[in-house]
Amino acid sequence: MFRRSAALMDKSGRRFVDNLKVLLSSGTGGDGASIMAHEHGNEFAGPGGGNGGNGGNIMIKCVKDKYDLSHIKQLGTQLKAPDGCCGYAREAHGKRGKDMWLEVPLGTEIIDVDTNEVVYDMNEVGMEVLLLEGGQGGKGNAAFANKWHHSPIESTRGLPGNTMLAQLELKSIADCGLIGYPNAGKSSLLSAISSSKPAVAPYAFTTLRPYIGVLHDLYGNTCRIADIPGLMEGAYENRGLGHQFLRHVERTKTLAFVVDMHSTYTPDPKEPSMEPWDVVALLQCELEYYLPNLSERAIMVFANKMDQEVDTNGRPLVDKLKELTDRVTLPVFPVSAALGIALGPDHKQAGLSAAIQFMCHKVFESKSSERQLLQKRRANEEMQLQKVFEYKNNGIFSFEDDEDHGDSLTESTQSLVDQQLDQLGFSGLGETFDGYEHSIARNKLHEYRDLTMKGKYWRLTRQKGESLRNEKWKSSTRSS
Ligand SMILES: Nc1nc2c(ncn2[C@@H]2O[C@H](COP(=O)(O)OP(=O)(O)OP(=O)(O)O)[C@@H](O)[C@H]2O)c(=O)[nH]1
Ligand SMILES: [Mg+2]
Repeated sequence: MFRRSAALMDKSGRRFVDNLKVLLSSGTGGDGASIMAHEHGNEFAGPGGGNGGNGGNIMIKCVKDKYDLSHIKQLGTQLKAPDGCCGYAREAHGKRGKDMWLEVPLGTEIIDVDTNEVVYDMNEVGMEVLLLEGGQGGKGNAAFANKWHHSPIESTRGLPGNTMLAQLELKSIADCGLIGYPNAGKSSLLSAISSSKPAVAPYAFTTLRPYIGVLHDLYGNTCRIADIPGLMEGAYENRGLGHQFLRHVERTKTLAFVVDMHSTYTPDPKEPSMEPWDVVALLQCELEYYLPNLSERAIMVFANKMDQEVDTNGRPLVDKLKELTDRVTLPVFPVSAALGIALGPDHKQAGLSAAIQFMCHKVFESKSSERQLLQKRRANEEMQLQKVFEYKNNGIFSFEDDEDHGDSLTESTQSLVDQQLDQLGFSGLGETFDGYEHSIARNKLHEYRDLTMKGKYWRLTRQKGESLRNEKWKSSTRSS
């Protein structure tokens, strides 16, 4: 009982949580008030009920100083942002509900359980998203007053907020993941090459959560290395710490195997320990079973504990290393993590410098090709957007030369919508006002504007005070 509960605790005594299901709801809008104004000497002061405040939003922020989701788990399984306050007399509007901010670590995916769709992937520190918008506040009776309806008593109630059953899944993001059997020396290796200090102990499953160490080179490049808890045979079937940590491997760009050249961990101490080449083959199988093509990300093998002369069977480690190099297709680097820790930054003797150089080189290579791809994709998207924009606006925004540009701006006093209508052959305002209001071309233009510009450019074509159809219920109720 003790072992089980202790197994997933870290040093601070908190349980590491990387997967969480939580019911999130944004706040309800406050009701609008229906109150008549009371003023001294003015019997007909009119309506005075203020609007209700909007409900609080559910916001998600990606932060640097959180490494798991336990702080969200502590809040409970159902989280709700505060509601907006109702409106008051003298047209005082209700206070809006405070937003609920959930801080998540880098690499958290937010999944809508109903649709099983990844809604957001928090893959950048500082990223902030509005997950659920709070309900709109109701309108007070003062909002219904117009020149025909002086003393309205109607008011509306606040709208309910949105609800989502969300699954938060943390998948650590690192450039290189250290994969190996328990006790192979992964944590020792990470502490030797970075300033991260995971616990090191001579027993299996010391590490219970992924640790990330960062390497910096002189040119300002960084390489994030993840120490992942030990895997063992059957991890893909959820043996050992199994799936829970294979998930963290999923997102690493490259993988490095760490094998113990001295002796390999076996669940039963009476069993003979495995040879390092068998360990590499087995780890590759485990990765492949978990996710096809995952093992292709492996770039190298760290042959650890090479400071020892012979293994537990008395075989010289130099012979073993030679056999390992022959049997494994990946490049093998003999290292001693323990020596690396003891010697401090001088990694030559521990064999770590060559290995780190190789690892960083591979990581930077994969990073730069990825960056190039991303740049290409962005440029392509931008070009397409520009094309669509120009096409939809029949060249209104695509000025050929600068002189024309200046002239057209100073000459034209018409709105951009009217300029467009002129081009289409309509006279715009004046005698044909009704025709203009209901013309197919104008409706089409509004449709295009709403569909294509997605809020990015609509301000350019909208006239002052103009509202889209159904945008403000207030204006639509007035006209009806
Ligand atoms: N002699 C020798 N011992 C080492 C070396 N590297 C690690 N060790 C020892 O191996 C043991 C296990 O080291 P860890 O770094 O905790 O191993 P790990 O792979 O992180 O283990 P888990 O977290 O349980 O998966 C410790 O007692 C270390 O002192 C090495 O290069 N030489
Ligand atoms: Mg460890």
